[in-house]
Amino acid sequence: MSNTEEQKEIAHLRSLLKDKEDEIARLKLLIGTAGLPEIDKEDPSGRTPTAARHGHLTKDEVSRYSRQLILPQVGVEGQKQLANSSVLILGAGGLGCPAAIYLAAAGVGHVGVVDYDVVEVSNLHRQIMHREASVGVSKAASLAQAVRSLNSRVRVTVHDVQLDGSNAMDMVSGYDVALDCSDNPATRYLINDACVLAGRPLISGSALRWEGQLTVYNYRDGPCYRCLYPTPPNPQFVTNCSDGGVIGAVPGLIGTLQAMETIKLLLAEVKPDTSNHCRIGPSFSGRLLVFDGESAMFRTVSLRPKQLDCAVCASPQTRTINRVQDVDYALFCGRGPHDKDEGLRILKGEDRVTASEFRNVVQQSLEMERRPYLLIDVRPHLETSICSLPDSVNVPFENLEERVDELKELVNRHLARKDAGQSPLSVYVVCRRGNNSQLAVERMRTLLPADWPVVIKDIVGGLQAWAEQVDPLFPIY
Ligand SMILES: Nc1ncnc2c1ncn2[C@@H]1O[C@H](COP(=O)(O)OP(=O)(O)OP(=O)(O)O)[C@@H](O)[C@H]1O
Ligand SMILES: [Zn+2]
Repeated sequence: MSNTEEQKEIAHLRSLLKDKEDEIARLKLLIGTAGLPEIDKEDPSGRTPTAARHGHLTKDEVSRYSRQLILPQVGVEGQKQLANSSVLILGAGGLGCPAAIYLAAAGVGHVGVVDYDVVEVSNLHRQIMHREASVGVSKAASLAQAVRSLNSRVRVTVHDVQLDGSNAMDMVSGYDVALDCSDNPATRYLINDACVLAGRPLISGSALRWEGQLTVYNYRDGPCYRCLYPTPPNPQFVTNCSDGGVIGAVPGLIGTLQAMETIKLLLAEVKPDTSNHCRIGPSFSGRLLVFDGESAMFRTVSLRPKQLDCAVCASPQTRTINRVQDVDYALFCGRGPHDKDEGLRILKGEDRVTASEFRNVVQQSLEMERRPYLLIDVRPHLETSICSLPDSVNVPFENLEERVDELKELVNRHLARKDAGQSPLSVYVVCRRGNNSQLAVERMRTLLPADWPVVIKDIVGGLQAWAEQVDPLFPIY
């Protein structure tokens, strides 16, 4: 190495050393006048005698959290606050996965995960802490495992149960703050009421299709979920990811923001340090963040304030809900306490065939080499390109009225066919899970002339039942 090169190298090393000294000086300032605790190499816990006496952070903690520790809004007090905090995550799905993992990574001391369900293959595109090997395993246990493997310092409690009126108060009271990462109105009302009655803030997220929402309920004087929605939505208009679809990154983003709001909320509890003006707190109490991934637009909407006549957060003298155990949340919302309810039951038994019965119909027609029936698939056109039964004709449920002439023509053609068999003509209606097919049967009965020799039935459980009962190779989506 030439002399000039050597001098350049020395100058570079000096500047690196200076950077390190500056960083140490900054950390010392943050940690306080006591400075960085000396590390006692004999102490296997890594906690120094000084740290043990003064409750400072261990060497490992300083290293692990260093990148957030040097933020003025966090510092040692903030980090200790996170370590002393507990967070309940309701739902280990698309929102719960990123929320839990960022909170654990940030050093929240205790994370509770509630979910009654097991991991399914269709969860993996967005519920990113579950693995292929976890299919069939409890979602709460699978997420807990991911949290532990990221940060073994975090205490994780698995609640492999359905949150309901009998356990909600105990569960919520056991934590400082709750995150609603669930997906159905009954659970949203339940966790809201439990949080209000237990005096806990609730960080609420939702995601569907390309859109996500985030808000904070019951924080200080802010409104609760019931203040905004005193009556539940009509169950007919409630859609979940399974029916409506979702882009995985949307819950990824909203769940991450839920973690961020939680961290800010927890840091807000750190005693004000007069020398440090970096106060922090949640941004979305009384405000709603709406994200539209399709247009990449973020909007913030101001929400109505806390309502004096709210059924749950009004004063104890005026509120009508005093115990969650007394409320039938499923009944209140007009459907079951989770989104995996049994389907609609509109048609009578004689107006329906099971998937296995329909298989026999198909079988007979193959043996007879003629098809004495008509099969109408009422799913949206896009879904029929994923999978469909042979010989089905697609007339989407939404278009039945406007395509009535086409429908009549179709039925007429079948009635006129030589191979149509004995009158009346059997028309079978199929959809994805057997809900819209029932509605479609009712609608078609009014659309087709009453004197036509036609018997219209639907297939119970739709194509999902076909896949389960008849053809295991038929895709389920
Ligand atoms: N009352 C409840 N108690 C416990 N877990 C709940 C409750 N309500 C909803 N959940 C859970 O919340 C999670 C919501 O996540 P998400 O909507 O991403 O998943 P999913 O319901 O499995 O999705 P999909 O609709 O695609 O089947 C689910 O894992 C669900 O089991
Ligand atoms: Zn309220």
